[in-house]
Amino acid sequence: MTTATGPPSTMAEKEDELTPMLSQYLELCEAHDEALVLFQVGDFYEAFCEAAEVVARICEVTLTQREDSTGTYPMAGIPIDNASSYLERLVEADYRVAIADQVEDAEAATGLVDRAVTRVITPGTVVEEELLASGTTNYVASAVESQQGGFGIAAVDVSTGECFVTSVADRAGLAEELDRIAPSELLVAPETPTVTPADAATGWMETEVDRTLFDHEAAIDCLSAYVDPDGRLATDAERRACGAVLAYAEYTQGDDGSLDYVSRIRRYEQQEHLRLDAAALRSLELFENRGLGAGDTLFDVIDESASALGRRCLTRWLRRPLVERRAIETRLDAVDALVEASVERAELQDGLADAYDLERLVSRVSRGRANARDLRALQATLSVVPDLVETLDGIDALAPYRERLDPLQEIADLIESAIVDEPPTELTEGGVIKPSFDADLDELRTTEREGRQWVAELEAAERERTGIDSLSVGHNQVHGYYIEVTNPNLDQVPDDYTRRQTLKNSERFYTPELKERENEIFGAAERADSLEYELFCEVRSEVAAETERIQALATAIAELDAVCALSTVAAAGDYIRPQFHDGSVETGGISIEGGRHPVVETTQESFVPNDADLSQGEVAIITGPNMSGKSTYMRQVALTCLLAQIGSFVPAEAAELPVLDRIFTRVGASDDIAGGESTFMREMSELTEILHDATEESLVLLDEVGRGTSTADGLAIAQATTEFIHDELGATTLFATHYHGLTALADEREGVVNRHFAATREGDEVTFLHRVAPGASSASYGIEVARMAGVPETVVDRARSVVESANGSRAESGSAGSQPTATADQTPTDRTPDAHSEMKRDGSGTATDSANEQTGAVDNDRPSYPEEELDVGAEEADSEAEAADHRASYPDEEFFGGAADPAVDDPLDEESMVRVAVALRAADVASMTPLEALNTLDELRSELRE
Ligand SMILES: Nc1ncnc2c1ncn2[C@@H]1O[C@H](COP(=O)(O)OP(=O)(O)OP(=O)(O)O)[C@@H](O)[C@H]1O
Repeated sequence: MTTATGPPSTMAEKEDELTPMLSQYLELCEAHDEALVLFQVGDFYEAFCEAAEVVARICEVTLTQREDSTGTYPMAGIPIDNASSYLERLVEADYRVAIADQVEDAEAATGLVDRAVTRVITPGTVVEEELLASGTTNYVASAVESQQGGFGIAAVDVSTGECFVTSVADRAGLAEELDRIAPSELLVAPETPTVTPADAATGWMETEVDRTLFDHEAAIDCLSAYVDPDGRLATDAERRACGAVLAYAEYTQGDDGSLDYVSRIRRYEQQEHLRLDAAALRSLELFENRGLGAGDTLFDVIDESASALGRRCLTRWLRRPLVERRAIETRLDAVDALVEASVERAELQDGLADAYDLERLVSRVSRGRANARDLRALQATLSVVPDLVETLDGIDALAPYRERLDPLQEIADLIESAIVDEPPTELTEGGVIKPSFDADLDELRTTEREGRQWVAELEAAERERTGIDSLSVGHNQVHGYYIEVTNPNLDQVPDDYTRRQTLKNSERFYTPELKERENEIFGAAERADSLEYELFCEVRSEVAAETERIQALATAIAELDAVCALSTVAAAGDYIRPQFHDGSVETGGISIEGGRHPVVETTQESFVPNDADLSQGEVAIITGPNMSGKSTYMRQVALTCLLAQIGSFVPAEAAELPVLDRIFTRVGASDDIAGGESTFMREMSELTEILHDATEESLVLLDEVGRGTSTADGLAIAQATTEFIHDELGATTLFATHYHGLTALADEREGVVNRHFAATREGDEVTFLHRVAPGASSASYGIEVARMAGVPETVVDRARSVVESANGSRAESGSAGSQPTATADQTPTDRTPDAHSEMKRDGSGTATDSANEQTGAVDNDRPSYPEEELDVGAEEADSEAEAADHRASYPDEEFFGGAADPAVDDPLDEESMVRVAVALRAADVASMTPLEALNTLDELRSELRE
């Protein structure tokens, strides 16, 4: 198979015949066989053969040919000046790109120019500013299974030098942690675990690496350049994972040595933060909102940061809320103080807006990749620090931030004195270092300047000396300085003129003095340029020596910006400071007055605030019509807790909260965007995690759990889950459901309460009040919602008549809903087993089937029925013929409604009837949703009509 990576087979076959350049290309491809090699030829990066085809296709550049004595090879190139946009496309298409640069001056080279791979660009190790979104994190991660069980995980952000490790107990923990880290790239070798990202769309690219990267010895070797490998990293698996990511990061940077700016490796335990699994990250829409009406996320709402540093810090805080009460209160104190000090906050944000991304800047400085503009950006950032310090003076709660704002004065002064205000991007062509920074440089520049001055005055002097008025002095790249005399005046040329160049109408000369001056000028300029480069590198190294201090300052600025952002959100959004309980389980309920959903309230014209009052360990069963606000309410409770634990104010009138250890969410199948495996399977496996791991300090949100399977099974699972959470786990839980049968648990168990969302109906119009109230609801308004969603009127009408006939049957049977109801509507919860027998008493076997399909689909009380009554299929017609008989003996309109339909007069076609009967018998009614049941019904009816 031919691939775009590795040595191209057509070249490999004639290895010995290739031209020197192509054989160099082939060698580099062999050495970097996992990457697509881009090979510098002058101003272009070229790819050949299969790689050329890929580059042409993905970068949309022309595929050309290179011809030489050994053959013709496809070739495609991208301009170096403008490479980043093309590189971005290649990396996005999951290619690792090895950049083979010319590493010697092409003009100075004798023969073939030397080339070497200077970096490998991969999604998780990109450092090029143009390829990275501002203020984001970008990790490459790896995981290693430990011999004692469990896994060690490590990740590094090569663009900032952030590096951390942790350990998890099992595969679920591994998946959770990786989802939370959200790396762009995961390193895998045959022995390392592979994990499927919870969300393929935002998941990571897997990169297969050599297993030796994970060897114990190799890892220790690599790590010892960074830390004492026996010290901070607790387990061998952590060491191996960390060694692997760092070695990989070094390799991609083309550096031989370590990445000096990875100055610390942070180690944490999962429980040091409020744990959010992938399902919670996703369904609480913290960073991604790709559901229906996708739009804002919680991050969008709180991201009022002024700088990229602040933005990245907020991202980290939101991914890892705190669990230590004191730390939370310290942040809240800072936010609180800045909410009050609005003038100072505005001043701070003005200053912070001038801060560049110090984390990325310092990593470039340390790698020796920073240019003069980067140093100026660093200086500009340092120059705002004194102002920030001054503004913070007097705000006591901000003292810890102020103390960490190290102005790094000597670094700021150094850059200010050394680098010109607006330097060029090129470092080797002069114009970078300020005058009077270095005496030698000044002398060289003086010589150069005086020389040029002498030349500038030469023209006038020579005109006077020779009497040739048209004499001129000029310069060109090839011949240097010259004195030009037009042909008619050649006889006046003095003897000391030496001919340099003959043109059509003139001759060019030089004099010994001019030659001498020229050498002086160019010698001085050349030496000055290279001295400038040397001086620049010295300055850069001096700055690099302070990497850790700059990183510490970056963290302080980032956190200051983040608390400013949270205060701005609090002040603008009318948030309040949450209070925390003392932490004991007994007092640890959730009490929110007038709470709002931080995201939905920004998109809704008028948002109805709601209270939440849950004792610790209480389970609230939330019922209510579709679209009434159940999910929004549950999420707003979770988001309020989560915001509080990042140290933010919360959207409410008052909030007294516990410090949660974990938030679990499980959203029923069809609310979920997950692809791939069966959604019900996924629902159940996530449920398993909750049931294993939730504690008394956890908050659990269950949204229509169980609805991915048949009603009977679904309700049974929902009920058993609720009982288990309540009886065994004691986790505070909100459970939104359409299984009205579940509401009966409130009567059986203390600590299970019913809440509902009501709606009012006038004719066909349903108005949602979006207000939570005690007790259970009984109305689903499913049909009204179906109509609002555009389900065809025929289906809606038929659905309504089916419900009505079911309700009529119930009324006849004398049964009534036993649950407290919030609205007057007849509802599926009111159905009793009698409804089923009533239907049968209607006299039609087939009609019974039909009605029961409806009952089965919407009836939420079924598990409490005697077994035989649930098993409606048992009484279905036994054979196709029998089914046909049953069907034939009933008037069409009674069965399907629509008496005015002309089709009803047509005789029924026997074959269709048999097909319908067979289809009916095969239909898995119990697992259908109401809508699917209606659609099936509609299809069967069409079958008979055709
Ligand atoms: N408190 C509120 N104030 C104003 N509008 C709200 C409120 N709560 C929800 N809404 C609006 O109602 C819509 C439906 O809410 P939500 O999805 O929470 O309903 P639901 O009861 O969970 O529905 P379903 O049972 O169909 O999943 C939301 O998209 C939002 O626009």
